[in-house]
Amino acid sequence: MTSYENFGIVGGGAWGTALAQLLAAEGAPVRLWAREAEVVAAINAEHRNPLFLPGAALSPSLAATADLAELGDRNALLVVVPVPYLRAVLAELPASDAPLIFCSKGMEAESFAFPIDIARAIFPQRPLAVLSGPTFANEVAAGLPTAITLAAADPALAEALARALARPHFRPYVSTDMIGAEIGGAVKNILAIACGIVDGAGLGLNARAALISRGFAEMTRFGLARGAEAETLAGLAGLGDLVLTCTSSNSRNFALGQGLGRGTSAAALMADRRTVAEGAFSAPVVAAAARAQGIDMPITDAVARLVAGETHVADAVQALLSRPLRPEGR
Ligand SMILES: NC(=O)c1ccc[n+]([C@@H]2O[C@H](COP(=O)([O-])OP(=O)(O)OC[C@H]3O[C@@H](n4cnc5c(N)ncnc54)[C@H](O)[C@@H]3O)[C@@H](O)[C@H]2O)c1
Ligand SMILES: O=P(O)(O)OC[C@H](O)CO
Repeated sequence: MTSYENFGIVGGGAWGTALAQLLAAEGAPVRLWAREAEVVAAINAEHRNPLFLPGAALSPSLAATADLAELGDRNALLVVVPVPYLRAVLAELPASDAPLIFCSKGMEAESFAFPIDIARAIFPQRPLAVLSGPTFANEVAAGLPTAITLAAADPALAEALARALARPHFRPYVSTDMIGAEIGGAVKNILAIACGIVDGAGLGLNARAALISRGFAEMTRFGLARGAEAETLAGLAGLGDLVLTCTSSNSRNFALGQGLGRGTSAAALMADRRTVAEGAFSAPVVAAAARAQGIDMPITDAVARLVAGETHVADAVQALLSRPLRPEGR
């Protein structure tokens, strides 16, 4: 069975850097591609990434490069590029048959594609996997205990990759349900914005619990309609990540929602930011995909409209509360 030791990381944001540090912490050589020259320079010279993961001390065995071609000799690649930019970066990857493990959480505009769909279109033969779960980058970089879903259609690949990525404090659970893992991550980002809005607007903890619960119902409806397994959605990549990001302002999506809830416009909150809140990109995409399939996702729809500046918090809440009463199971 193949063993994967020689990882490359595509993307030098907070999560790419944290995963690189996870693998390099004991001195293993790890190579990371970053788009920003200042990130490459700071990782190589100071063993830090002040732009995206300030405060984390990185291993000297982690080397950064600005040249994607330098990842051509890696025997597995963790791809950690926000979904809106993913297709363009994948098109520049050097030729290789190394597995691609997708760690981004979102859905592409217009194509309605998840990372795995984008990759299949570009690399029909390459082995693919998804890594997703409740994982704040700063905690993983600090070596705090974390569990995550690692999904690949081929169970042998999932197990080999899980063995290669596991550390005493980092525990991957294997699955064959890639679409379930992708949908969990994409939809929880949107629901984290909703919970941030509830917090910022001072609507209380009952409202937050209702949103988590009814949001999970939306995630499940959308997921099951697209072939996800209920077990995955109720696991780390779905409910687990939903609970994490709906209850902490350490989540960029939750923090964006808090700003909206306090009355700041989405445009002002998004202006000049270097970090991503993927839910802001994904909300209109998931809302449109759900509408096209006739799937009811009122919370997702409300977040999409709030992010687009098409409605106000009070009106969105009123609209949600005045929906017809219905059985809980629907
Ligand atoms: N931060 C976390 O704790 C965490 C955890 C799990 C998953 N994720 C997911 O990982 C993905 C990456 O998030 P992050 O937190 O590492 O990012 P980040 O917010 O820390 O950094 C932004 C990233 O976007 C990249 N970027 C910006 N413009 C770009 C462009 N035009 N082309 C290519 N890349 C561009 C930057 O280079 C940088 O890597 C997202 O999908 C996110 O949802 C994040
Ligand atoms: O900061 P957020 O909201 O992008 O969340 C980060 C991770 O997805 C948490 O699992």
